[in-house]
Amino acid sequence: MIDVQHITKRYGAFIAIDDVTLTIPKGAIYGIIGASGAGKSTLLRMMNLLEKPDSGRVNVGGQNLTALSSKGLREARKSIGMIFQHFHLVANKTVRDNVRVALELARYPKRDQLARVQECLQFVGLQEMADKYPAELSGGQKQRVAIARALATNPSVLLCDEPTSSLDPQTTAEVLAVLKDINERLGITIVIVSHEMDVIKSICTALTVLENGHIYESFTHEPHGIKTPKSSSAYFVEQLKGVTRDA
Ligand SMILES: Nc1ncnc2c1ncn2[C@@H]1O[C@H](COP(=O)(O)OP(=O)(O)OP(=O)(O)O)[C@@H](O)[C@H]1O
Repeated sequence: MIDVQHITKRYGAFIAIDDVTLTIPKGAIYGIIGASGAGKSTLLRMMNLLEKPDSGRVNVGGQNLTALSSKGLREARKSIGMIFQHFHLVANKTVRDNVRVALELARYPKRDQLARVQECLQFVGLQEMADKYPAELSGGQKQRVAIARALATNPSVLLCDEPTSSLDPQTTAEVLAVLKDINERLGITIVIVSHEMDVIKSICTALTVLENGHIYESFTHEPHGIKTPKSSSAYFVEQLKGVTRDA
């Protein structure tokens, strides 16, 4: 599905990604983990050519992105969605219009846009929020809008750059459940960059540990499942004071 061959990325004299070759199978939930500065985001951003490699090839769905014209790349990107740690929503647009932007950019037929927006919002459980603005939403809801926007053009791949790093444990579990659902029900291949071990452990079916721009190790993985953390006040008191009260 995603086949990265001998890619290298330099920033001046600094080599951020050094001759990395990696294959991500169709249907995977693939994790990329490693220390800060290891090159995780750079590697992910080269999978849709947001960052252009200095050398090497990037194939997604059998298409060599590195050989495409800018028009060809625009077309190919319709099948590669992306979400970010800080959501990147447009503050002065409603939830509905934030999702619709993706359809406008993809020149989706105007008459079908509203129905498609509604479908995507429904998928992430936010159909009632269409008229709200981003400032009126919780972090988890914002990320679900971003997911709906990424789904709008029917991608086959979803790239996720630290998708839960701004969220509390409870909301992280909700967003991970949405990603798992997308993978299972829509068959979308998911790549997740995260420094959170529990996130990678919970849903990833394979992963790469990156170190200083190199692959330290890649291996398949049995997902542990998403654990919904306890969030009752009694639990917080118990944890912090070591006192057990009725939950
Ligand atoms: N645009 C840029 N210009 C110069 N250096 C950059 C640029 N983008 C990334 N780097 C450098 O490349 C290296 C890899 O960065 P990257 O963001 O990919 O790491 P990361 O593993 O995602 O780290 P983090 O977990 O802290 O986000 C870092 O040393 C970073 O400073």
